[in-house]
Amino acid sequence: MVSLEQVERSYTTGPEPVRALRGVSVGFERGSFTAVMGPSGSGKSTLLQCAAGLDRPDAGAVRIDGVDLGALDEKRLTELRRDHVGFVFQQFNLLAALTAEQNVGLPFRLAGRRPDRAAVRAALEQVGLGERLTHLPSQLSGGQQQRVAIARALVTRPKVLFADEPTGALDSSSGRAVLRLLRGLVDEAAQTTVMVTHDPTAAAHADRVLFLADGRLVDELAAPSAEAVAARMTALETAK
Ligand SMILES: Nc1ncnc2c1ncn2[C@@H]1O[C@H](COP(=O)(O)OP(=O)(O)OP(=O)(O)O)[C@@H](O)[C@H]1O
Repeated sequence: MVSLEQVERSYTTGPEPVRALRGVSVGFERGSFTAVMGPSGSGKSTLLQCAAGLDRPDAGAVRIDGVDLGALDEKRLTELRRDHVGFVFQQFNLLAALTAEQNVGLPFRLAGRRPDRAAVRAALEQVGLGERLTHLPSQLSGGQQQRVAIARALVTRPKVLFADEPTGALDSSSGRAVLRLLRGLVDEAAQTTVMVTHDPTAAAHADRVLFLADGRLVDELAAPSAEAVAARMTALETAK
């Protein structure tokens, strides 16, 4: 569903360019759940941003469902992101003045359309918040706010859902609920999902874990257990 081919991305803010991604090639199959791990600064967020079309690589290609993002102008790329990509952030990024229902309806408004109420309600029901339609973010727990953010990411039925540390701001029990929700979306709706995380327990919910170090993919683990993930991470951290 998503593929990266020899993706390179450097940042030149300081005197020396930082090579955040150095030739990353990887595919994410339809209906798969992948976790991305690696030491701080290894390029995880950059990988997610490039794969989601939020950032453009300096070299290499990103394809979503066969469409080469590099061949799209800004307008088409924005439309593709809006219609086919879901993104969830660590800090939820909900609008404080809008109810859960209005937040989930935003992708329609951004597209200049009237929100599809049935789709909005179905998305909130899918994340277990069918009873919280008129609550403001401040009236919801952190875990519930993240679930609203997931409903907003899902309401357009995206081809792929990207999540950058979706449990990073949550306590462990609401974090587990969010992970069970993501796992359920993959199992029941074949929602292709890619998640960056620092937490081996979170990564163990995925089908596969990719390990990045210094902008390169250095390892991967299928059917990961939290213990195996933690052991690989310790090896990577000490190899630095
Ligand atoms: N917008 C930017 N401008 C300049 N440098 C950047 C930018 N974004 C990322 N970098 C640099 O690129 C490298 C990779 O960053 P990235 O955020 O992808 O790593 P990460 O693995 O997600 O890190 P963390 O786990 O700490 O969030 C880092 O050295 C970072 O400082």
